[in-house]
Amino acid sequence: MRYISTRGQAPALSFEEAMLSGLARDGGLYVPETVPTMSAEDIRALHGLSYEETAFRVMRPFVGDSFTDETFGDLIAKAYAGFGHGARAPMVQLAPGHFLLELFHGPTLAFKDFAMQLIGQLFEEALTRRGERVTIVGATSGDTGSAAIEAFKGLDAVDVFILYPHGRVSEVQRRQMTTPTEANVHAVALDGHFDDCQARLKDMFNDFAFRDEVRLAGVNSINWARVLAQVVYYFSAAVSLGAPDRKVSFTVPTGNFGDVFAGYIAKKMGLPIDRLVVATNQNDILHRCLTSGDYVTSEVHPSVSPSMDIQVSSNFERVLFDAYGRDGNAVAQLMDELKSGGGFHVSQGALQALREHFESGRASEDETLATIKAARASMGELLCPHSAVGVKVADEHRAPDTPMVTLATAHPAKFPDAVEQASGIRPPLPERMADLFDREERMTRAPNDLSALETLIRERIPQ
Ligand SMILES: Cc1ncc(COP(=O)(O)O)c(C=O)c1O
Ligand SMILES: N[C@@H](CCOP(=O)(O)O)C(=O)O
Repeated sequence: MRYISTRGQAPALSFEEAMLSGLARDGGLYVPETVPTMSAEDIRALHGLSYEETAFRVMRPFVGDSFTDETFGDLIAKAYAGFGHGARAPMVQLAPGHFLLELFHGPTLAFKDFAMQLIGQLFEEALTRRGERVTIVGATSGDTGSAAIEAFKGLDAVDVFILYPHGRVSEVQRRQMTTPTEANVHAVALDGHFDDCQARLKDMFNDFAFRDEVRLAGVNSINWARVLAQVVYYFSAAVSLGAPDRKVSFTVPTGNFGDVFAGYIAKKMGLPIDRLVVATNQNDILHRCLTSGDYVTSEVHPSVSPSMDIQVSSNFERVLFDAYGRDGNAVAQLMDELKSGGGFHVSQGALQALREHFESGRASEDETLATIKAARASMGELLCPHSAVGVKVADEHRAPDTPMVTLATAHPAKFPDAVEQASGIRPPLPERMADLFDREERMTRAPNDLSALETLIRERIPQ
């Protein structure tokens, strides 16, 4: 199994090499050369399996010879052992034909734990075997950062630096990143928004001298391993609703396009997904692009669903690669236009290819809050604002005979202010985090400046 870059100019890598590299050296993102498929019989055989067994069968073909079966199975078991629900990703029924896939039972209460807990295990195993050490730098709008810190804190072979936008994450998210005491954890509050954090991270990857000097690694969803781990819950959900003998649709609250891209991979593998609905908040560049073909960035407007306050949606590049017939030059040209001019136009053929798989919708701030209120009143379900964006858009895209699954991407207690504003209820943190507000915070303020960030990282890592 080999991985190739979406810009066509970087060498193909194994799963382990692609995982440890993060971004390709031509600036592109790694994708599998070919996507392995599962037959209807393979999918039927998932019925009744545990989440861990399903994860093994779905992911195994992508891993190649990077890990033995036994090691890979053990690492999956360790990754999910700390989840607060036996099913790992349970589903509840919101309304006839509409289900909520709860992805917030991991240690940091967001869907990011599904991938991050696993790649923490995979990194540790691979780095120990290779006798190597890496510097992980991550960009976060709140959830990736806390999940990465939880997964990598205290590991010998890793330093982890998380860039988050100062003043633009919820207090719970910030405290999850700033209160761990392990010396290898560095929370960095950047003066800017999430797109600035992500842009500086990509700049570091493209500064080869720095990249090689600190042995830079990335755990954002630019890392293929992140996407792969998220493919699994599409299978577990669809199988429990009758796949492969029944089609299922999914609505995915979307920012960086990683989670919904995982659904697209599940579909390419053979899972009978009817529709994949991209749900955005008021920062709706993806909805506008799928509607008009114009991908044009504008100012980021802070919202009640801050983790999706994103304009430069990194994984969109992966789906454009397919939509343009896997033409790396065409993708590189679009990305150059994005960098120099703030946008690009998707060709008619590529747009048609995208629309074969994706529908889209947006939720305004008022609609998001109204959905939280209505879900609580009618179903007793307390939604986080991101999940509420999904539920609102899903309701507009449901078809009578196909079950719709909306991904509930975070626990409402991560966003207590918005949830209380909408529903009058302030959701408490789970017991194990009850003292989060008493713990001491530790973070570094930094300007939105590449060389200042590189200096900060150099000074902090062991020489
Ligand atoms: C709670 C929550 N929901 C949804 C999203 C969107 O996921 P993605 O970036 O994979 O589209 C994010 C982060 O981006 C998130 O933290
Ligand atoms: N919402 C994310 C943004 C980064 O997304 P990623 O999936 O690419 O890591 C966050 O919470 O940080």
